[in-house]
Amino acid sequence: MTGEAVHVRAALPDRGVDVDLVAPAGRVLAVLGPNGAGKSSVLGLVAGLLRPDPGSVRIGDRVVADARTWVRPPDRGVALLAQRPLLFPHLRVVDNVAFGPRSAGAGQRAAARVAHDRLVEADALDLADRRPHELSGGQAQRVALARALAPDPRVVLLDEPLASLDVAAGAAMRRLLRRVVREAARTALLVTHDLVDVLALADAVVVLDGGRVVEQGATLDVLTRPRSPFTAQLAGVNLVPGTLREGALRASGASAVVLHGLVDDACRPSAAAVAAFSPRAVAVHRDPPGGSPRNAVRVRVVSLEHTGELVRVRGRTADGRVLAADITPASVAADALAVDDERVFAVKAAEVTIYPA
Ligand SMILES: Nc1ncnc2c1ncn2[C@@H]1O[C@H](COP(=O)(O)OP(=O)(O)OP(=O)(O)O)[C@@H](O)[C@H]1O
Repeated sequence: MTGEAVHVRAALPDRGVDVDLVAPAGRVLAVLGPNGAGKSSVLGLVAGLLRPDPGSVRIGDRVVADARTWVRPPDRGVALLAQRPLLFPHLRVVDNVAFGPRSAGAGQRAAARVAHDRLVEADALDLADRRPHELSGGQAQRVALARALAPDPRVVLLDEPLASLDVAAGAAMRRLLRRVVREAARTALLVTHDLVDVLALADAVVVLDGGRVVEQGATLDVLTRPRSPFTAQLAGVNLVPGTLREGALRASGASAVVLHGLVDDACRPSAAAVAAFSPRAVAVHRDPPGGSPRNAVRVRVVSLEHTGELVRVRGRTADGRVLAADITPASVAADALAVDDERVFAVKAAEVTIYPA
């Protein structure tokens, strides 16, 4: 079945959740955000585990929940793939997969045919006669995927489906999801904390924080121009919110931080804006550097962490903002850099992008 758009415009007052979001038809929407942001609650609203109060949930043209309507979970055409594969332990793999179509009224032969096709799709046909306890974590998750897809759902909910898998099984599962969800144009909502999942699987992202939508858009747009601290951290960039004045960003808060950079045409004077720059663009100095147009921000070093070939230096500004610089181990050693040292983070204006908040 081709996917259908999902609209969730709903509040859950006892959870502090109030969201308005759309999963586009036939696309994968990554649902991101810190712990407690409301990601599982959104899946629960779509699955029919939670009732909007008030609000509505629509799948395609059909309202499945609002003040007057309540479509029961099994009648919504929504499948859930959870972090841990939920399989019936006493049934063989093939019967686990055939269970959904059978419950929906399919005859034995028709259900067996669907189970066969879905197992082929999920690279799991060789596991058909096993019982769940005879499967590895990755195999069980492939079977759970086949089972989730067996009733030909209109919407697939993926709740951290790779979180409990090891690296190799996770990579195989990610490839499989890419093929059977993304390339097959099924509508899916994917909760994940992993940037690789977002990049590999998601066409669009919605970022939640404190039960509210703080960002929503195409994956590339949101990750290259993050507006919330959470997304900036996920995308690995420094983000400084503030106001555009005289062609530069004045940071919000008590600090006197002013950042010069490449200002997007869409920015309006005196309007809220953000400045973003990569930790790799930041140099660490004892004193403000002169010369080329550089931004200089005084910080106190709060941590040093080895990340791949570089050392990530985190520095806190006077008003408590934490910025990151990635520098070579040699520079750390040459400077005898240590936690609690006072330094200047310098970044060339050409490395800073300023765009509307
Ligand atoms: N069963 C529940 N009853 C009441 N409140 C809940 C329940 N589950 C979660 N909450 C609250 O609802 C809010 C949203 O939680 P939710 O589980 O949707 O967040 P999440 O983004 O999925 O978090 P995580 O990444 O930790 O799974 C939080 O304030 C949480 O404490």
